[in-house]
Amino acid sequence: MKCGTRALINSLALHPDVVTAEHEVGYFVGRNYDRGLEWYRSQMPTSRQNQITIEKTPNYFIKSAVAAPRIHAMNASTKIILIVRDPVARAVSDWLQFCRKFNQTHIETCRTFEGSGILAANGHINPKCAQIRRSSYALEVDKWTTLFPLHTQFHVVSGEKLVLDPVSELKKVESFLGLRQHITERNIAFEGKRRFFCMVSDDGEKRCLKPSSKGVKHPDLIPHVEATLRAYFKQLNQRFYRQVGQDFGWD
Ligand SMILES: Nc1ncnc2c1ncn2[C@@H]1O[C@H](COP(=O)(O)OS(=O)(=O)O)[C@@H](OP(=O)(O)O)[C@H]1O
Repeated sequence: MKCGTRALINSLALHPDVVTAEHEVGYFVGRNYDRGLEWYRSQMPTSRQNQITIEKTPNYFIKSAVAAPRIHAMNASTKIILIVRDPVARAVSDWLQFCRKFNQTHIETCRTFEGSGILAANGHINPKCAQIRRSSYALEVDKWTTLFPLHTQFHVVSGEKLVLDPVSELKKVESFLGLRQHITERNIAFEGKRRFFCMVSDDGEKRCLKPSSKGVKHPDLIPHVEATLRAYFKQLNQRFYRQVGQDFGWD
């Protein structure tokens, strides 16, 4: 969640051999699971035989203990893509979304994480807080890779690289999915001052993500809050790099 999932799935949808579900289906972790596989199938777009169907539900990752075995039981050859980002930036993004949702737009409240539950009264990080748990990638990833082997069925995308060099990151995903290479620079447009790319379909239609919710400017964190967060995630990050065999350089 908040690592670029929408940009990633919308970019992959530019590939002619990919179809994507419009919304976050949430089937494997929600009440709809009881409605069975036919319900899940009914949420998917129509696809041709040579097309891959992709859905994104960020919640699956944080609910791995339930989601991973259920997905595996549905189809053990499913391919899983995880997109990650500096956990501190991710937590801030997550908290800003929460602030927006509940109209707590007062920037100082967001900046200090006041009311977020991220910092306990003693100034320490609260590991149970949703924004922290969702950034603790190391605690979840093994639940996936034991069922979906790394490299062949589990691929990790760098959210930072997707923003800076989308085509290279997308080409890696194409290879992982066994797709012919199709997405090129012509499918990506960097817009004016915005740091984020827009997607351009093969017939030239441009689509950018809504700047009010994707790619919003983050407030500068209060230095001691940022230092506390960085210190907290350091070990988890190192462990995650070892688990997936990739150093994301967040520390
Ligand atoms: N092309 C493009 N346009 C806009 N935004 C982009 C893009 N690529 C990546 N990002 C980053 O995506 C972040 C939002 O992540 P998600 O789409 O995963 O959010 S969500 O979980 O679906 O709510 C969003 O986070 P914030 O910067 O915190 O708003 C962006 O950093």
